[in-house]
Amino acid sequence: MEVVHVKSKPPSRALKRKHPRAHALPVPKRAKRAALDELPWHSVARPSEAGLDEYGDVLELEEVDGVDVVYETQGDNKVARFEIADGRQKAKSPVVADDSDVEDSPEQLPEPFVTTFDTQTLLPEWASFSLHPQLAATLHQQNFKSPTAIQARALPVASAGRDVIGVAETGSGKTLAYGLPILHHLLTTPRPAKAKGRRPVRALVLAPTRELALQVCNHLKACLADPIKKEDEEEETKGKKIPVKPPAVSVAPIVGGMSAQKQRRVLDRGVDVLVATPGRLWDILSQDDTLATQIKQLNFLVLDEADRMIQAGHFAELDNILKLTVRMDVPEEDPRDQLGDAATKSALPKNEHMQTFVFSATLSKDLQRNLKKRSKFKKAHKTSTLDDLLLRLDFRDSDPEIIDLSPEGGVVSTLQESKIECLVTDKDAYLYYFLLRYPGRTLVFLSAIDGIRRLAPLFELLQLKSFVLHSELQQKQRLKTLDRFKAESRCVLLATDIAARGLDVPSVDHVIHYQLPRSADTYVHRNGRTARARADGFALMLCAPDERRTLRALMGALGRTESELPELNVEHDILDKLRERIALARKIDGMQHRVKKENHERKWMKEAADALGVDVDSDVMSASEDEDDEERGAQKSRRKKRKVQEGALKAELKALLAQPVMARGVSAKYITSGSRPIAHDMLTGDAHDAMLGVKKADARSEVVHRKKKVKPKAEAKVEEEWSGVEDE
Ligand SMILES: Nc1ncnc2c1ncn2[C@@H]1O[C@H](COP(=O)(O)OP(=O)(O)OP(=O)(O)O)[C@@H](O)[C@H]1O
Repeated sequence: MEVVHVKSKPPSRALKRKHPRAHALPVPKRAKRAALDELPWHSVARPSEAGLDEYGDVLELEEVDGVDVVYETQGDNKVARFEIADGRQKAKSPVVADDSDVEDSPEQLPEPFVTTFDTQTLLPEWASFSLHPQLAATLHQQNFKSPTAIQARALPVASAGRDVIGVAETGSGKTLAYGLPILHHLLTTPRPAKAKGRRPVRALVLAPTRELALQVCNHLKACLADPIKKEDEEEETKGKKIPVKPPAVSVAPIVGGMSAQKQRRVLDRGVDVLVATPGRLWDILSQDDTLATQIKQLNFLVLDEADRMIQAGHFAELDNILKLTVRMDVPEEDPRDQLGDAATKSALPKNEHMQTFVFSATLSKDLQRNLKKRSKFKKAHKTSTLDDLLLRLDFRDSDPEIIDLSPEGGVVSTLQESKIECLVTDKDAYLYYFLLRYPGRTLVFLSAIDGIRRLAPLFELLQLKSFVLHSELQQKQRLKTLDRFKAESRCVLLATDIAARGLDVPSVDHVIHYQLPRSADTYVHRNGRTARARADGFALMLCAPDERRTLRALMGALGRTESELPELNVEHDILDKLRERIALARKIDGMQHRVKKENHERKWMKEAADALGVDVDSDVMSASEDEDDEERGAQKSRRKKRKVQEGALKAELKALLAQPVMARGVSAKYITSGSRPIAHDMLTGDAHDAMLGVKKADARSEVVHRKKKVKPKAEAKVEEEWSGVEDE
């Protein structure tokens, strides 16, 4: 793991709190330097996974009010230098152009990295779209030989200035379907004049989750990068190494969980394309009237995964942001009133030229039709459903183009779906079986964080490489987890539905629904993490008897029947052997959990007692100094016994894990005989590493289409209660 060294302060509440006079007092220069030197500086190492922004700044570095951060490269390290801000002068990154207050003349664009490119010869299938050479060159560099279907349909319409509602399967390249026309326009049109010394934001992309926003941001940045130079390459200027020049169009994320001050500083430098989650954007907008004014003058507004945005609990923020983009009068509840600046309410020229793009893999046909009916706008003003929200969009186009390429039944053609019907208590065993049988990069969706917390230690004991992703993790941890998952070709990610939308992890081999999703849309989006960009993928549902009704409803909502879902073939004798391992792992986990809980309770009790200055009863406070020797001795020996037991169980599990599981009829001694001779497979390399007697296989080829049973009429009534896999 590459490590970036930065100078930083230890976290301190006192330092982070804004001093009311931080900017007001003139501080002599020498005193400033002395004050800085006296701060308790120390070096910290941070993983580079979360990335540096386009100026080479560390994205999430916590900042202190009144202290500016200036970045320098020293050898292989990036070092952050801190300077006390004097209130008059803004901190400037060494590579950022001067932000002088030129108000009236349109700004010249910085030169793009690529100004000529032979698209006709090198990318003939993109030639008809006449993209800016910078974009064509980076498409070529990324080996995107031809546009995907949604790109081919959306590009000409969007480039002609029309509004677009795009619906296409997961992983079909929707980001570039709206991204390329926006970037092309920005690369070919002069920037409008600066307002209040700041470059105007020209495009706003709203996304429901932080990870998706960051991903979209990176995807767009990749199209603006220098296709020849490596990302981290630096140039030598006046003996000082500085990062390469910034791209012609700047793209920046505004998302929660990262330093808001840093994001405000990026906005101050000027951003062309903002990719934001509604919550953080609205936080910033509420204090930044210049930005609010800019949002009203946007060239492009994009809602990516619009249908998810209201589910994410940001309805109010999204609604307020959208209100800033409408031309129509919104007499009641004008969000600008909350911004409290008369300037923002002043009569700006109505923005007639904004293009609106709405993209998702799941927008119902009804909704698409309704989106066109602008007359409903006012009626829908007070309710809060997705339909109403989208109907509040002020399409400048009287007839937005609807491009619906969503597949029949919500299934991507390269995806193989399947199910296993099993008891709830057996799900762990089936999951473990699948992970061993079909190694690869697997994403397991669970409906609650508790389930993830239960499975993760179990998998650790079973020596499965696994990571977890859920909303209670810090943002840095979430990004780190995703990077690790991307880096490992054989691993498991246990995740809640925060990972269901938009995440583009290349080559996810399998998606497993440990619990069934709550809606058909979530099913489609979860599945969409595999089978992306025309690659093959596999999805498996673990369906318990009490989930059958949900399954039926789910399939019904997709216009399909449950019987269309094939079952995954399972070697039951191997499964039985794996149950043994699971039982052992659960036992060890239970013991470890009990010890941890006891220790935690004891510690808590001691701390609480110390804080109150009281003594705790010896039978409550085991192992305390107050206990008599006899009791303490008994406690000690009980703990020792438990440790020995745990050690023995661990050794037993370790021995089991060291052996491959053997299918029935396999003899490890006589590998050329028995009902399953394995010698041939071993010689050809087809033998499974962890399961003796079965061949390596792709899960896609192991599904079984069962014929629908025709039940006699009299039995049909009792069909409702299904009693598990044993009865099948
Ligand atoms: N023309 C292309 N040729 C090949 N790959 C492409 C092309 N366009 C985009 N991709 C790649 O396809 C993958 C999926 O793209 P993207 O994330 O935009 O899909 P999406 O339709 O937005 O998916 P979702 O609905 O899940 O959000 C990305 O890795 C992207 O780099």
